[in-house]
Amino acid sequence: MTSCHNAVSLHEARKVAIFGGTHGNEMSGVTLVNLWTNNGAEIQRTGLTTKPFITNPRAVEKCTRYIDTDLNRAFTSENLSAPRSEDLPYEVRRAQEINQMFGPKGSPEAYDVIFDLHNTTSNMGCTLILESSKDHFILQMVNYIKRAIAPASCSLLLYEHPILQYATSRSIAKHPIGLEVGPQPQGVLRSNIFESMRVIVKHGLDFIELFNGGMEFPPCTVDVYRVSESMDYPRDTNGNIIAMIHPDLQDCDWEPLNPGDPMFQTFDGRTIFYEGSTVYPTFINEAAYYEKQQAFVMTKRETLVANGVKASKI
Ligand SMILES: CC(=O)N[C@@H](CC(=O)O)C(=O)O
Ligand SMILES: [Zn+2]
Repeated sequence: MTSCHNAVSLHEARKVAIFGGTHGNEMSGVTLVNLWTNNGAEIQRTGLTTKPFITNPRAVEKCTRYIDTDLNRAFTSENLSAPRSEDLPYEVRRAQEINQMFGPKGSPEAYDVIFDLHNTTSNMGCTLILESSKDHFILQMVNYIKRAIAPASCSLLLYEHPILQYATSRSIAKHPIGLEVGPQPQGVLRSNIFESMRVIVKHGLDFIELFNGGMEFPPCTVDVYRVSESMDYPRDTNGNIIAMIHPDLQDCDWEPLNPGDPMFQTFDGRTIFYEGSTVYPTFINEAAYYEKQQAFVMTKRETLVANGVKASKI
């Protein structure tokens, strides 16, 4: 990486993958990847190869999130370096295979960009998930996408946290990016959600094409929601859930939750109020997170500065 005028020179992004079915019951990504596998014209761009790929075919076949363990938590260095064995959980073996094909994670041979397509049951709208506040290529890409889809909007979720961050499928790429679009029930396709996801991927690919073609992207700022904490459901002493998301909070992803605001409603009708400083909850009442003891994720707003970028020709 060398600095020149206003823009940092970065390597061209020639190897691109689009992952669907990392969770087998999130139907927009599964359907788009299958569509693009049959006919890739829509995702072809000059100067790059884009590979659509179903990451968890057994989970897709069963229309379930996973078979043995969550694939989107499986790309840890421990798992990826474990001796190959039939005794390992299916998703750990699959993570090793995917790492061979699109990584190895952290190596120069790794894919440049991986778009990982997800759906949520939460009312998050279009969300782009970033893994690093220092990935200026991705910051520029999300800035480009936001401008391209206006007046439609899309939120930026920065999942950069020492404890809460997890080892995603896309994390094997040099520049990982998650797309999370909702609300859509598990196992269901909704045309509006499908179309928004499709449009975002297309703009993401356009950005890479322009970047590789030599366009310089000037410095900019991007407003993100940074993950700060996870909130569990209220439970009894046996660990059973005793309350639901309060109706005033349900579907209010990205809206401020202030001290004293209603947060949960117990089965006997009591309201539990939020205490603490203002946060912006998201993934509110996500179906897949009951098993993770997570009622919603708390975020804080932050403005990031993105360096100008351009492709280096060497
Ligand atoms: C609902 C869902 O699956 N969300 C994704 C978010 C991500 O891709 O980071 C996950 O928990 O893996
Ligand atoms: Zn998912």
